[in-house]
Amino acid sequence: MKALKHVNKYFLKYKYQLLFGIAITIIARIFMLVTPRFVREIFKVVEDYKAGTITEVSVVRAELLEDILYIIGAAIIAGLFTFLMRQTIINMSRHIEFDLKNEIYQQYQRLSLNFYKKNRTGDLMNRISEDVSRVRMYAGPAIMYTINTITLFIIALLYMYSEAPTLTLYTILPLPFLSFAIYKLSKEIHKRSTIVQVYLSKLSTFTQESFSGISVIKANGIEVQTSENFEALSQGSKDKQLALVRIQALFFPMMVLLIGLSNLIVIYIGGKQYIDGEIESLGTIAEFIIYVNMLTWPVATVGWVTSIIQQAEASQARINEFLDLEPEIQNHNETPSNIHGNIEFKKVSFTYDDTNIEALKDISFTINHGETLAIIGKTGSGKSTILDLIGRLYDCNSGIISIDNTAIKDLNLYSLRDSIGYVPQDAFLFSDSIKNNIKFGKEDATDENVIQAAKLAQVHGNISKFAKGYDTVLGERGITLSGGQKQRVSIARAIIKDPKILLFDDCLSAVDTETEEKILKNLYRVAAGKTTVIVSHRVSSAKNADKIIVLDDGKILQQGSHKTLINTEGYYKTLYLKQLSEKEIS
Ligand SMILES: Nc1ncnc2c1ncn2[C@@H]1O[C@H](COP(=O)(O)OP(=O)(O)OP(=O)(O)O)[C@@H](O)[C@H]1O
Repeated sequence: MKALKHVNKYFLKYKYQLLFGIAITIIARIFMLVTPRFVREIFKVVEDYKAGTITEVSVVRAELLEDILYIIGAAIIAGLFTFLMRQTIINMSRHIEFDLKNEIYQQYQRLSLNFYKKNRTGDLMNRISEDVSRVRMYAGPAIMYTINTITLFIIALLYMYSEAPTLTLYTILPLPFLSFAIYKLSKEIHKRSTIVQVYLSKLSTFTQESFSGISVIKANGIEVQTSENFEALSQGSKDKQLALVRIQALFFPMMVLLIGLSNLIVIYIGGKQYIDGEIESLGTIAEFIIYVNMLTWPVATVGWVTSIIQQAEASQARINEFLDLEPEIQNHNETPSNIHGNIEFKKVSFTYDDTNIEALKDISFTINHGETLAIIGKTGSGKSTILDLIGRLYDCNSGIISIDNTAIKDLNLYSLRDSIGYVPQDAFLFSDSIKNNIKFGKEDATDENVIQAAKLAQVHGNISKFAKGYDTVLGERGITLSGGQKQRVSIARAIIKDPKILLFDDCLSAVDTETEEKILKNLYRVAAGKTTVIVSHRVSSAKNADKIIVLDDGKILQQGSHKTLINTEGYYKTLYLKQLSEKEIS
């Protein structure tokens, strides 16, 4: 129960609902448990009439009617309060589920990029959905059934003991066995249903992948093989489902068996005691039989509740594992920072801790406010890493990165990120309208701003051709943009933010050189007064920059302007000549 302590703060938050729930549970059980007493009274009246203690039929009738009315009244009140009990406690558990999900989501948002690399998306989703659902089962049904069982048991035992102490002991004898058996069964059911879940998620992953990759499957003519693989997985899933059904089918017969056993004991022992005169009326046996039936289900739930609590404990432990994490990238400055955009790297080195790859080695350069820096280099040379470090997606291991002469670690993290317009290598667009995708970085942008940004990114022409224009929905249910269109929408998203620093990570790779030239021309116009870093494989994207650095294996190989670099023997000149000849050929 150590991990589940985390949920206590929510019980405290909803304490009034919880206390009210407990109170009405007790009231509901008191009313439910008085009904067997009236049944006994009914038996007694009939016995008295037969024995001649009561002679008038009308008296019998009146007594019977009174008892029946009491039974109906008590049942109605018990039903009403049981309804209220569920409403209160299950409602509370839904609120707790909502709060816990939000708490986890907010924590996910706080955590740094490294966290997402170390954990699989499926795992993150499971903890916020499956695990939270299990914890809800503890905060709702488990709590409700526990209160229910405890009150029911105490009140019933008091009623029963005051009536026939020995019979009471015999009656409750099989109940612990019932509880233990249900506990074992629930554990097995849970084990098997977890396996079923694993198979179901395997099946859905397989199906989803084969639909997403349908063009690859068709192009390679492997439909039959894919179907066979699906069938094999499906067969496995069916077998596991059947194993689950087999064990689930045992649940109710076992309950019926144990209830029957308890009833037999009551009838046998009660009957003997009645014959021996230890019990005054047959009504007591009837009363006890009803108690047994009323107690069996709550006692059975003890086993079930134990297994729910165990599962919730394991789930909450998994959730706490993430909740207890501190983001690697911390904001050390609460006051907003005013950023102009003079960037300096001083002997910066950086190693990715998961792969141990030293992506940057002793990098030094400066970019003044309003200047453009182009970074050129082979794939894997560390270009994107430089951009990630400017945006503090990672902190460098050694050296200093400063903006406006302040180490970026000492700047307000949110001001820093707010002053950056970043276009990633793989443009990611949400399943939303094109307009909202562009406005993503600036919620209050007007339609004119959106169109202006799209024009600068050379994508307005494409968007206007869509029937719904800027309201065209992207993603699975909407249209799919080409790679180049996606990149340009992503550029528009960065431009609309009007940031102090613009970072373009090889974001023109999927557009033809003619469009690239137009976009670059616009970018230089937009970038006036802003600090811009352009990462590219093409000399055409870099040639107009104020400074160019050539990276190789995390180190700066060459540095200078286009003019200097094409007149110096080295990587840049070779690349320039190569790309020049390619252009001439095309
Ligand atoms: N998230 C990461 N985790 C671990 N290693 C990484 C990560 N990202 C990049 N690397 C490694 O760091 C090195 C530099 O990568 P980086 O992405 O900065 O290169 P790049 O020059 O931008 O490459 P490309 O031109 O292909 O985009 C590579 O060896 C790469 O494998």
